[in-house]
Amino acid sequence: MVKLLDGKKLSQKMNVQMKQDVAALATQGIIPGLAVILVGDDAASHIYVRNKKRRAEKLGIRSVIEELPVTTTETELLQLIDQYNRDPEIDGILVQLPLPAQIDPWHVLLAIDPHKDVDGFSPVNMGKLWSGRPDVIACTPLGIMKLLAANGIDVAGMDALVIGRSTIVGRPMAGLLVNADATVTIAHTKTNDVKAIARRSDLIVAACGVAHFITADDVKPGAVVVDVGMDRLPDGKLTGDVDFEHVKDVASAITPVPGGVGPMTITMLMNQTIQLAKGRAQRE
Ligand SMILES: NC(=O)C1=CN([C@@H]2O[C@H](COP(=O)(O)OP(=O)(O)OC[C@H]3O[C@@H](n4cnc5c(N)ncnc54)[C@H](OP(=O)(O)O)[C@@H]3O)[C@@H](O)[C@H]2O)C=CC1
Ligand SMILES: Nc1nc(=O)c2c([nH]1)NC[C@@H]1CN(c3ccc(C(=O)N[C@@H](CCC(=O)O)C(=O)O)cc3)C=[N+]21
Ligand SMILES: [Mg+2]
Repeated sequence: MVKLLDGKKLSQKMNVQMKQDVAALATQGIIPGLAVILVGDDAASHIYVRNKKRRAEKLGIRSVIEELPVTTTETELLQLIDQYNRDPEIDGILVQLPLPAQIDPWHVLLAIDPHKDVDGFSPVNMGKLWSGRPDVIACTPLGIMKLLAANGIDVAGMDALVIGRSTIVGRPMAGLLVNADATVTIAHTKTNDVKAIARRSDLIVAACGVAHFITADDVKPGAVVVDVGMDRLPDGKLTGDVDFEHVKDVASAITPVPGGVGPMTITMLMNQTIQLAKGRAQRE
């Protein structure tokens, strides 16, 4: 029987502790503050923004959401980031990726104060992760590690395949896995026969953004399959990078979409915002 890696259930469990943490901060007069900046109209970003607004309200975290037009200039965005860098009531800043073509994401990542970089994407935090000294960690990969651990899955010694090399998922995912003693392959569009690598992997993390890219034929019996994708089928239905209906008969454990990685991403974002607010409480 396949084990369902239920991110919704684990998130609900973690909400209890997070509520207590927020209440403890409130007695010190501190409300965790999160600034979210969304430029343009990426579909997956909109799902994310809607769900985290809801979750922040439930937990008592103050979230400020800036939705900027697709024509926003890099200068305008950098000015807004600078405003939140200096705002003492904002603990975490998150700029949604991808950004429109006129904005260089590297300039944006350099502009975010690493102490407020709740996504862990800034070069300082990414460098710490790859130096084996993680600080603030990218929320999606961190949520995946928590979900695996909570289900008794130890990645040490596993042959792991990460499909995708983005700043949001692929790169930090690979860093976390190697820190946890997995042997990691990172695949991308120039990879020669990713499916052959998938078939010999003990763990597959699919984050390529291609609906049902991984099918049952690509999975070794008993492998663990994590689906990061937030994709649309031709009929408009939300689905993942994995053909869940068939892969579930081959894998030993699998994440559903929705209800797997997505809720954990939000849980990690909330938790890291709370942790950053605790840092503020200590300084004050
Ligand atoms: N559930 C959640 O919490 C989250 C979900 N997502 C979803 O995860 C997916 C990936 O997101 P993100 O990393 O931002 O996407 P990007 O588009 O930034 O990156 C996709 C990566 O996949 C690689 N890739 C694309 N097609 C193939 C292929 N056929 N074979 C091998 N590699 C391929 C690309 O390679 P190359 O570099 O060569 O172009 C690239 O590195 C999306 O569906 C997104 O919506 C994202 C973040 C969080
Ligand atoms: N700087 C930055 N950081 C990100 O972490 C980031 C980003 N930019 N850009 C967009 C992607 C996408 N992403 C999602 C997170 C949660 C859900 C989520 O809540 N998913 C629910 C969906 C349920 C529903 O349909 O509402 C689920 O999987 O169950 C979706 C997508 C984070 N991303
Ligand atoms: Mg079946």
